[in-house]
Amino acid sequence: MTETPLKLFNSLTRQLEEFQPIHEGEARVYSCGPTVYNYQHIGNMRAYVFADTLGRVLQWKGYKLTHVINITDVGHLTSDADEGEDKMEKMAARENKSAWDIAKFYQEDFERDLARLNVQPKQHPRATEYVEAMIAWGERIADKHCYELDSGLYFDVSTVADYGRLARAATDANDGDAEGRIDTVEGKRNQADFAIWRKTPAGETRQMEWDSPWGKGAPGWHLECSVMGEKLLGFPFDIHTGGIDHREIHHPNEIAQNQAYCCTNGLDDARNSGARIWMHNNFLVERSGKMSKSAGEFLRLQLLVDKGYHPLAYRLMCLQAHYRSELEFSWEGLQAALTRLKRMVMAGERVLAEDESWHALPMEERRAKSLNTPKVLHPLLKRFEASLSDDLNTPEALTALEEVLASKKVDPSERLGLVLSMDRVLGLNLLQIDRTDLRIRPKDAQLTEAEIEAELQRRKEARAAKDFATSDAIRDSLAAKGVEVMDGDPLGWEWRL
Ligand SMILES: Nc1ncnc2c1ncn2[C@@H]1O[C@H](COP(=O)(O)OP(=O)(O)OP(=O)(O)O)[C@@H](O)[C@H]1O
Ligand SMILES: [Zn+2]
Repeated sequence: MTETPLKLFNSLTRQLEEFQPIHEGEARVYSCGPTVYNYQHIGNMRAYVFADTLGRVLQWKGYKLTHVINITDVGHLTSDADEGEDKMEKMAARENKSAWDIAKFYQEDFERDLARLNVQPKQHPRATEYVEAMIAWGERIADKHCYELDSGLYFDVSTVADYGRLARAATDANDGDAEGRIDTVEGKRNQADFAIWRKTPAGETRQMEWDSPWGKGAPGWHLECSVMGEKLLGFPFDIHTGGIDHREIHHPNEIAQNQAYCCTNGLDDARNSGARIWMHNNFLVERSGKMSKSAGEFLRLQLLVDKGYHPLAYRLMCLQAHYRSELEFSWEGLQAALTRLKRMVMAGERVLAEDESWHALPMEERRAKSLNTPKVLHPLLKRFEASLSDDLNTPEALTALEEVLASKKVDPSERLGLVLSMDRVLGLNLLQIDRTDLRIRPKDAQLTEAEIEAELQRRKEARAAKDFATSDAIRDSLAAKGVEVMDGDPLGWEWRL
C-alpha cells in the first residue's frame, strides 16, 4: 500500500518532505512524553493521539515501527526555561508523598489513558533510568560546549551553528521571539543558555538526586530527551514529535545538544539535529485560553468519561481536525463527535449483520480480505491513502472510511475487510465495539441501565394499551432522574442520560 509517497511537514525546513527512512524498511520515532507530576489533560493526550496516528500510518505504509514516548519523572521545572522548582518535587511536597510514588502513580494513570484512546503500545523509558548515560553525555560535551555556575552545568548556545533555527522557523506563524522569553540566571553567557545539570543547592537535599562531576543534582529536562532518543533509536533517527510549544525552547535545546554530541563524536555534520524530521501538533484550546494544569481543575479524559463520553469519541474529535490546526474543545463538539462515532459503529454493525460468517473468521483470513480490496472500492481506498499521505489529513481520510461503510453495492465481507484495514490506521475500533459500549453511564446518573430499560418496557406496554397517562408519567419520572426518552431517534437510541 505504498503507491502514494508519504509527505510530512518538517518544522525544521518548514516544508512538506517525502518520508525517506534512514534504515531500510524501518521507521524510528521519538515523541516527547509527559512529566508525570499530575494527571494529563486532554490537550496533552492530543499530542499522543497525533503521535499514534503517525505511527499507525507509517506501519500501514509497511515500515517496521519503533516508537518511544518517554516519561519525564525528574528535571522538568515549572518553567520550560531554567526557572522555578522541579515539578515532581513540588507535587511530592504538596501531596506529602515521595517523588517516586508520585511518578509511579501518574505514569500508570497516563498509560491507562493511552490505552483508553487506543494508542498502540510504545516504549516508555523513564528519565531516572538513564541518568548515568546523561552524565556521560554531559562529560563528553562539557569541555567544548558547557560552563559551570553555582547552580549547575550550562550549555553555551553560541558554541553550535545556527542555534534556535527550529524556533526561528516558528516565528513565521507566531510572534516568535522564543529566546526573549527565557529568564536570566545570573552568570549565564547567553540568554538562551540552559542547564544540562542542575546542582542541588548547598544545605538542601532533593528526593531525586545523583552524584556527578558537577556535584549532587539532577539532569536538565532537555538533556533527558536527547539521551533517551539517542540510546533507544540511534542518531540520526527518522522523526521527533511534540506539541507546538516544544518548537520554541525544548526542541531547539535538544538539537543544540545533539549537534554538540555529534561533533565531539567525530561525526562531520555540525548541523546534525539528531532526528531528520521534527513534527509538531498544534494545541487543543478552550474558549477561555490555553489548557493548563496549573489552573485548578482541568479537563482530564476521566472527566469526559464521568460525563458519559466514550474515550474514542475524543480520539475521533482529534482526528476530525488536522494535527497542525488549533482545535477548540467544547462539550457540543465532543457530543457531535460521539454522535458521528455512533453512526459509524452502527453502520459497521449493519454490515456485520449482513455477513454472519465474519466473526467466525480467523484473524488471518480477515486480514487477507483487508488486503484484497474489490475494484469498485479502489477509488475510496486511493482517496484514503492520498489524504493520509498528504501530511496525515485525517479529516479527509475519515470521510473515505464513512463512504466505504455506506457503499451498499459491495459484498459485505469485502467491505468489512477494507473497513478493518482503514480502521487499523485510524484506531477507532469500529468493528470491535458496539453501540452499547458507547453508551456510558455518567458518574452522577441515578438509575442503572437495567432500571431504565425496565421502565421503558413498562412505558411501551402502557402505550400499546393506549394508556397515555401512565406512559407520560413514566416519561416524566425518568426525566426527573436525568433520563431523556428519545422517541423516534434516527440513531435508534431510545434514551439518553
Ligand atoms: N493544550 C495542548 N494541546 C496539545 N498538546 C499539548 C497541549 N499542552 C501540552 N501539550 C503537549 O503535551 C505533551 C506533554 O507536555 P508536558 O508534559 O510538558 O505538559 P504541559 O501540559 O505542557 O505541562 P504543564 O501544564 O505543567 O505546563 C507535550 O508534547 C506538549 O507539547
Ligand atoms: Zn522531550
